[in-house]
Amino acid sequence: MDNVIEVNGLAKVYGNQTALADLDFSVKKGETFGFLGPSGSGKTTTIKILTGQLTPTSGEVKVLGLPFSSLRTSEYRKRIGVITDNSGLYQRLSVYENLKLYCQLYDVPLTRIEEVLKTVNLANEAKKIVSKLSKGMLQRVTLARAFLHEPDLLFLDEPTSALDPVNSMHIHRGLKKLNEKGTTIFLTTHDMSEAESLCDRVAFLHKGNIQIMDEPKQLRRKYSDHTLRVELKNGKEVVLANNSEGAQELYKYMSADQVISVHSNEPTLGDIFVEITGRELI
Ligand SMILES: Nc1ncnc2c1ncn2[C@@H]1O[C@H](COP(=O)(O)OP(=O)(O)OP(=O)(O)O)[C@@H](O)[C@H]1O
Repeated sequence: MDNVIEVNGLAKVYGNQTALADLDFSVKKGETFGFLGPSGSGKTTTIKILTGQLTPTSGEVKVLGLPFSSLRTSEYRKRIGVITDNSGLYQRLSVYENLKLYCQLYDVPLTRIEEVLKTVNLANEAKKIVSKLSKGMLQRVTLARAFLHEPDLLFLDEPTSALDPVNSMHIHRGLKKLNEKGTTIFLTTHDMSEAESLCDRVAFLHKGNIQIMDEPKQLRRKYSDHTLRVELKNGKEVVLANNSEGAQELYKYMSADQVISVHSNEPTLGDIFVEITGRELI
């Protein structure tokens, strides 16, 4: 499969502060790739480099087959979508007027506006002036704008950080739909459940380096302690080895009709991150 993003030996130093030390990774076409790390680990710096907003100190990047020197062209900008804190919306215009301007810029039919507003749960807010929107609504308009032109590659920096669970769900559904239609997604987050539900692969960034990179399912298996948690009817919980000995014990509990539920004791992505880096994801 083609790589949409290729990064080799990428470093970024601000003065005497090393934000990125030596990054190597690639993102495949059609993937949703999660770039995870605590505050200050270099997530935004990476997105800014990959979108041509910031020049790397050293290393090579190639995005959609283009070298860094071509990432400031309008040809590249038209093929990507970028969502960061900085909304770039016209404050005095309505939601609809903002999206209309964007449609005209990107040659998108106006009929698409209604469709994307539904996706982000803003169908009834089209006439609202942007300066009057709440932070969460603003975030959803920014997302709607990025959905409009169905870019080849979408960069999202903490896409649901200001959203309540219902609106996060709308955004997740929208992102999944967009991804099914062929958009590759590069997502930064420190919300591990978001990463688990959306990402095909995740990379853990810590101190400017990638510590580990894999599919969430593989990571959970790899870091599992291979035990099962069994909830019993007497209110107790027992932990059994996930092997033939554990199976015999489980059989005893089940034969005595003692078992309420059995769960595999897999760690969450957050647990794994803490284990690898010794640091909480905040
Ligand atoms: N313009 C800048 N000048 C100096 N240092 C900077 C600059 N921008 C970022 N840094 C530093 O680089 C490091 C990485 O910052 P970056 O914003 O990429 O992290 P992040 O993972 O996106 O954090 P957050 O989750 O808080 O947004 C931090 O130590 C930060 O202080």
